[in-house]
Amino acid sequence: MPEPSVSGSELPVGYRLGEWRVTGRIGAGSWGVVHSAESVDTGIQAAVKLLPTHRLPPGQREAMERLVEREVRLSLEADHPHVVRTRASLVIHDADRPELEGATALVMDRAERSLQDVLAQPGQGSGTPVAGAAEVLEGVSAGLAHIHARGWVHGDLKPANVLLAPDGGVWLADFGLTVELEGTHAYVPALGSLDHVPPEWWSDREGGHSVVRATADIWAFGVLAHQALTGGLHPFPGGTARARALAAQAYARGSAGLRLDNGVPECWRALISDCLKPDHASRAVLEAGTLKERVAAACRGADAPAPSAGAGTRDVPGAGVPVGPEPVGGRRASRRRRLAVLAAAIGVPLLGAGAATGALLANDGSGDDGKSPSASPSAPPGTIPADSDVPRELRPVITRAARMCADKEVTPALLAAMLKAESGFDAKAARPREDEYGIAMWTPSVFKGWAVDGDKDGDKDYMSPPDAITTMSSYVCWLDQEFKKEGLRENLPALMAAGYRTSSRTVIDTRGVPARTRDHVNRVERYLKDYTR
Ligand SMILES: Nc1ncnc2c1ncn2[C@@H]1O[C@H](COP(=O)(O)OP(=O)(O)OP(=O)(O)O)[C@@H](O)[C@H]1O
Repeated sequence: MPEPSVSGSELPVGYRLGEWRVTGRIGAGSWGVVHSAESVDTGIQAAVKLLPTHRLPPGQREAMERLVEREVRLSLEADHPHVVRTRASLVIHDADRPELEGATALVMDRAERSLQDVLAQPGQGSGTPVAGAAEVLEGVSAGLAHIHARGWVHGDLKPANVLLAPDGGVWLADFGLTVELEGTHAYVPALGSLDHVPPEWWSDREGGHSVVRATADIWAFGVLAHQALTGGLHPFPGGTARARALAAQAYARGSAGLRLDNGVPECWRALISDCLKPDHASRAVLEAGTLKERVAAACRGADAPAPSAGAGTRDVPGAGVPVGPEPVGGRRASRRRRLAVLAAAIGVPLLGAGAATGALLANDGSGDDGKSPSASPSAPPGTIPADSDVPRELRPVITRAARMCADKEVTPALLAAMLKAESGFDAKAARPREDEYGIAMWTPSVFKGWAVDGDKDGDKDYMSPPDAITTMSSYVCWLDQEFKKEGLRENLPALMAAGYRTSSRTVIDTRGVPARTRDHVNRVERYLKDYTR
């Protein structure tokens, strides 16, 4: 798949920006294109990142300009040996090139490559640390400690944003999503790569915005360290970023344990486990300053393979059902998603195939504000049809809840069909004899074990449709995974509907829909058919 072209964001070779002369193109990110350049005065090698605010229509420009302004300001202020140095920020005014008028160019020190480039080399991913992994991680943790001490959160820490200089320097880069904390957290339009967001990100999102805390960077460091020390293996299993994100969520819920790859050297294991503590609160005890000290003290030079290195994983004490690491897919996929994330956040039109999927993840995938009808020929599979009987005010809630599950079988249409069969969408439904209440017919004691605060009011209430529906999605998502683990792959929606009425065990033991739920499941299947016309 070709790299997305960002027309109007390219600078031709030879183009002059003050003393800087463009010498080539390095690559494209979410914001535009990064070029190589050199100073005509000193010969210093630089990288020029063009931030294309000028190409946007006025309605979108303001939001983009705010993000650009923040990236420029934080880049210029972040003066540290392990944060890429920004030498200048220039706004282009060039009568000969009206297409560039008003664009911002960031002139940075030029790196040789990124950690992602190293991980993408042939032969990586076999569980062996990349050369110099300990030094790279030391640099990253020092850069992180610096920006946290200034009250910022990077928000997009990943191998692509760790730059490696020709002289062995390690620089944190890409401040596009960096935020300044207000109190203990901040809101940004969306967080970075799915492979590096902490599990709580999925439940912390509000209205398309993400809650970002410093502990998100600590989690991302844990993932990144595991990757660097194993040549790219992600600490959670799954062939796609969605699947790995789901595995991390299962771990955070306690239904799966943490298994680091055997290749991770001994002195790193406890530290990575601490970075990957399942929730914000337990991760918060590890501050970036302490992380930096622990990295420097315990692990210097320890990037040789662990004595037990090889295929496989080891449980981390205190963990539940183990899950193991997986090689991570190509960087193209993550860049594609990030493009979509930012574009969705500020309404920039997307380029090329695959963008729709990314946008879906970025904005909770609701694609439905309750006003505009949802299904269209281009709507994702499982979208609730515009002319269905699903109450309009519930559609965004149902859609958001379904999109929190990374498994494709859990769709808005399925949740809607299940809700219709359970309660007929009646928020006050009650069957006291069965001890079942609310729109999703939760049994209060069962609800307690799974409860999600869907409406973010600080309370988890089975009578609140957003709480009940979001919790239903989370539970159904887990059922889906359990059934797949047991080799049940036929007609998963029916099995989920049956499991929701009985239990995962009953369905697994029956290896299908139990007879006593047959009528109910038939109803769900009928409604689902209606909603997936
Ligand atoms: N200072 C630099 N020196 C050398 N290469 C750089 C520099 N900054 C960025 N790059 C490279 O330029 C390319 C684009 O970088 P950019 O930060 O814009 O996007 P990205 O991080 O790859 O993707 P995204 O922004 O979507 O996360 C990448 O290949 C990156 O490694």
